Amino acid sequence: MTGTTGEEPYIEIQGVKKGFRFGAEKIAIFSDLNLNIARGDFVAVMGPSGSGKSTLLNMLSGIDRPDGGRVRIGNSHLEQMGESAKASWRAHNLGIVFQFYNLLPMLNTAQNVELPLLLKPLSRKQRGERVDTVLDLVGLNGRQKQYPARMSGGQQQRVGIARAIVTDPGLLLCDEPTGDLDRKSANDILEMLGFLNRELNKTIVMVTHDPEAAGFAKRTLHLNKGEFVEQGQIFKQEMTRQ
Ligand SMILES: Nc1ncnc2c1ncn2[C@@H]1O[C@H](COP(=O)(O)OP(=O)(O)OP(=O)(O)O)[C@@H](O)[C@H]1O
Repeated sequence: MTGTTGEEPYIEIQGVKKGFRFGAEKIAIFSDLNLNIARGDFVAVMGPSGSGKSTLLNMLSGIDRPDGGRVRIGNSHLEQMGESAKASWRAHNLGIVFQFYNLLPMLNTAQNVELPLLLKPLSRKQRGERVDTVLDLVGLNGRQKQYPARMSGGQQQRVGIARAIVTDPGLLLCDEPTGDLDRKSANDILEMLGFLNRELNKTIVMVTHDPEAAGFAKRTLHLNKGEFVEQGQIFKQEMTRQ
């Protein structure tokens, strides 16, 4: 199993099976997927198109249910939970950062970031304070009233990150968070994810096609043919072949 030793892992994927049906045909993506991730880790997941990276993120967010096996995050067994329990779990534990930011164009920066807080029993003043705190954290203090259309891609992704962390979740899932950005803006965003990991102990799972982006993570996993291989492991395999 690809994983960590010592204390119980924060995320445990065990014996996961997942396939999709195309008419009469069933395509297996994973037949026995196993992975452990420690709390506070920053993991990059790479792999060819169609290898199942988005399917993995969807199972970690509880959007996709495995056909078999276990997906445990903290004390929550996602494969056993109903939809409303998963929605509540997501609202408390998870932030998602998307490739194309997924900001609502008719809302300004502060309103976009405030959205996840509307599910919480907080006063308007408390929500405003939290929004200001996270906007400060991502370097967008003073931009509260600006609309997404008037911001650069890098700034929009900062808003996306602020929205992902405003509920103070333990886990951040990032789906190609720099896929739409130039190198400089991408590196700024990756530095920020590194900061959230190091200083706020956020566990981060980031799907990326970009080896330079993966270089910001503590650990890189390659997903291929339904299995994970650790970056160091690939290096060892190449050395053995030479
Ligand atoms: N909802 C779905 N219904 C049917 N097939 C699906 C569904 N979601 C994913 N698939 C199939 O599962 C496989 C894995 O898809 P997935 O999107 O997870 O790959 P990926 O590694 O994220 O690819 P990419 O790098 O291109 O985004 C693909 O063959 C895809 O067509």
